[in-house]
Amino acid sequence: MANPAFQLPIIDLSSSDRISTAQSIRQACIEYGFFYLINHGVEEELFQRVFEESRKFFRLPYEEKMKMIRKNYRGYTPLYAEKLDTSLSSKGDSKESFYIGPLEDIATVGKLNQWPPAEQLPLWRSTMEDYYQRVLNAGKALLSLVALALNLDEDFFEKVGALDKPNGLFRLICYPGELGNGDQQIYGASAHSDYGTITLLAAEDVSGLQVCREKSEQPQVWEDVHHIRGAFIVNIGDLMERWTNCLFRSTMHRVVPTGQERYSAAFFFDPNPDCMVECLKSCCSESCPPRYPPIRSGDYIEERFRLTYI
Ligand SMILES: O=C(O)CCC(=O)C(=O)O
Ligand SMILES: [Fe+2]
Repeated sequence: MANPAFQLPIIDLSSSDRISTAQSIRQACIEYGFFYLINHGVEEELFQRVFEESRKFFRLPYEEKMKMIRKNYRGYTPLYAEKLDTSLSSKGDSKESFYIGPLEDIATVGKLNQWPPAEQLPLWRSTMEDYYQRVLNAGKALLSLVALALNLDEDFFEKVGALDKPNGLFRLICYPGELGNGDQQIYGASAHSDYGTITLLAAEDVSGLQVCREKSEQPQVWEDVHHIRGAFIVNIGDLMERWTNCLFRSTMHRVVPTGQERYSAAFFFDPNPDCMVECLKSCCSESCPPRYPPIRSGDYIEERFRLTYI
């Protein structure tokens, strides 16, 4: 049973008291691995434009969308093509998505982005590029506070190379309303934790997102994450969990079908692929040794993606 009183902490990115904000982030990441982020610099009006353009794309005929089929993690992913919970035997998750990677044209990866033709959706690319850049800025500001929350220098993530050509992967998602197949095991997004550092999620006010704070507890307790207008829902990913030796939780979450169509936009703020992620000194000791060996960020994320696609 979902607990109606469940409420995630709220973090104000614009607060001038950085030390106390960092403290609140630390507590939120230890207890929940999830929090709301407000006053983050991305206007609500831009959220709305992103969802408007996203809706136009997903409503295009199937053949048109398939012309932009995902290549090298950029472009369109059709219904049931991804399964986030790799232990499920059912077909894939009931969602369509569209991935946009780094924008800089100096990076070879940037060149792989696909865009709907301007004649078809004239405002699409500029809207998504604008959003991408702004979320990247919010994510960088947030990461400096996360560093403070871990008693590190604010520019720690820059110094370890995580933000060299930062690897933001932006995914527009459309969950269909009616499934019409009565299959109990079909989720919009099946249970998973995110792969990277932090995720900044924007969603329309349609329920469905749930978190499970104690993944090993049985039966699992799933709690509904409510919508707060204009706020990002931020969560810690697995690479951050590895960095912090599980001090910060990469919490399991999912999207359950509610019969209502749902649009969301998830921005996975991941380290540069060459960044080595290894247990922070402040998060291990003789009695609490590192639980994971160091790993190259790109290798870790690549492998997780490989397992996700059917
Ligand atoms: O759409 C949502 O609310 C969550 C999406 C999600 O968890 C993901 O894509 O990793
Ligand atoms: Fe997720």
